[in-house]
Amino acid sequence: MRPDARAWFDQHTTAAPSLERLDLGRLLRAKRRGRHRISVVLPARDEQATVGALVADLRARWVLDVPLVDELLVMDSDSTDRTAQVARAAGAEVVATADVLPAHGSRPGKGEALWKSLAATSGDLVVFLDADLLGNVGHYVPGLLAPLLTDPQIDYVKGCYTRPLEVDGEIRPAGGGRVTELTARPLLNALWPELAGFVQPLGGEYAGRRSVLEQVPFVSGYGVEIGLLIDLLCVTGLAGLAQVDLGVRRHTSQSEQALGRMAGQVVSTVLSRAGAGHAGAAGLLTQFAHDGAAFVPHSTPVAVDERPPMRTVPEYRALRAEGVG
Ligand SMILES: O=c1ccn([C@@H]2O[C@H](COP(=O)(O)OP(=O)(O)O)[C@@H](O)[C@H]2O)c(=O)[nH]1
Ligand SMILES: O=C(O)[C@@H](COP(=O)(O)O)O[C@H]1O[C@H](CO)[C@@H](O)[C@H](O)[C@H]1O
Repeated sequence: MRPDARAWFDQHTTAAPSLERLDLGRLLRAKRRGRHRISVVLPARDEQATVGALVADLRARWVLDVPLVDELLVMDSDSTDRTAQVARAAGAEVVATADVLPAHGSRPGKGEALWKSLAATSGDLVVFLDADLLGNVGHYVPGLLAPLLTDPQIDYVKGCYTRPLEVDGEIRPAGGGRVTELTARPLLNALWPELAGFVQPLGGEYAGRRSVLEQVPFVSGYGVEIGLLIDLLCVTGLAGLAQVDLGVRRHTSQSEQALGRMAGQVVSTVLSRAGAGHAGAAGLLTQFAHDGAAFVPHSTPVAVDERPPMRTVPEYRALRAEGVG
């Protein structure tokens, strides 16, 4: 690792305390002292199986029992199942991505849901969690918030964790984060070696100050995490970035074919940030299935589609001026 990346890793990586060891008083005092309002956002597409328990646990712990979180929002990202109903019944505010900033239309993708969540929330600190998390994740929210509440120099915090992988019903202790290990990490080490200290650059659990999140574009699909990391590096420098060890992260995984398409979006995003987008590139990823007799090609768009920094959106500025968004 390059010396600057190693120094960052050593100085900007902390471990989230367990719930038993958490100094809640310190966090709540820091929240009051900083007059912070805290929003938690869960982007969710077809997560009816997991979103209810996750929302119920987050709400019980961090809204009702301990007033750390002021706003708990599920962004319903074109779900075709009962995600919205399940999340609402569990106590979350639920907003359909398509209903936010309607004049700007609606695009598919996780990044679109995250971008629109900035206009649907009002916290000066925003925490993002995937809606397919499994297991005990109660410590994630205070763990991600602690650096933002206690260190004014830190503007953006990524969670890091080990990532078990379920294969044919068997849970292996490692192996998750396949796009991270096979695509994002090699690309970042090659093109942005100063970011090599991030253990989980694609992880879906992170938190940031609205003041920086509204300054950067949001890639509309799965390129959103790597796009935010690269773009926020330019805004805050390594000194403004941190990572928190959250222990273990389990989630519902996708197929290799689906992750191949995700990797295609990550590669397109990295190339766009490296100024290497080839004019001739069709922006398509062609994969192959075999029908028993022959290979069958199937192409999917992976070109970068992104939204501009939210602070450039007039409706957003009006919402913020009214103290609404
Ligand atoms: O178009 C999309 C795709 C994904 N997601 C959400 O983004 C998170 C991460 O997506 P996914 O689980 O598909 O990625 P993985 O974690 O498997 O890499 C989950 O909460 C999804 O419901 C979303 O809101 N809109
Ligand atoms: O980290 C990864 O390699 C991918 C896939 O993880 P798995 O191989 O399914 O455990 O998961 C992440 O990547 C997505 C794209 O950035 C994020 O949106 C997801 O939140 C994150 O889980």
